[in-house]
Amino acid sequence: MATSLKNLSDTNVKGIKDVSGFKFGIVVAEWNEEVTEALYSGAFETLLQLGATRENIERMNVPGSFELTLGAQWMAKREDIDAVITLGCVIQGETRHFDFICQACAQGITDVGLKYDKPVVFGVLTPDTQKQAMDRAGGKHGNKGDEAAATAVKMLSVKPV
Ligand SMILES: Nc1c(NC[C@H](O)[C@H](O)[C@H](O)CO)[nH]c(=O)[nH]c1=O
Ligand SMILES: CC(=O)[C@@H](O)COP(=O)(O)O
Repeated sequence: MATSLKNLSDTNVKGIKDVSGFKFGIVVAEWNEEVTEALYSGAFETLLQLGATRENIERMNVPGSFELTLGAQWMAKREDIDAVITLGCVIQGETRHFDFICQACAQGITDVGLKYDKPVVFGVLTPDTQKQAMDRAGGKHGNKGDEAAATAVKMLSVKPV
């Protein structure tokens, strides 16, 4: 289903566990800062709304989305971190660089979650334009950061003990 048919901030969080004791790491790419800061605000506020505590939300900045994987690994390897949320925005330029970053980022983040057996959420926008990005960072299509935070909480709720 395309995002245009589903608001990113409409998250079904029925049956989630009490997450007040869980610690979340949020890795934020600095490229397209106007977008990623909006994603971070959405993720942070959604975690609080779902019961997380401010003290249990830790942020790490990295230069770009390509570095989200290593930042996620540094967070995920920590025993005190229960889930990691990665936030970035890769906007199509004139060359195929976009393709390489998106592929590396998506596969890398996936691999970190599998390696450390904990939720590592892909909260990365991959739009063609700045407008598409802003529409998904608190605009008409909601906020990808909200979705990413809810996903982390839902995965912790279903993770086998
Ligand atoms: N063009 C975008 C980038 N490019 C930078 C890379 O992510 C990386 O930092 C660089 O290749 C050095 O390793 N990053 C984004 O997050 N978004 C872009 O649109
Ligand atoms: C995703 C990118 O790295 C891209 O914004 C870089 O732009 P270009 O492909 O025009 O060099």
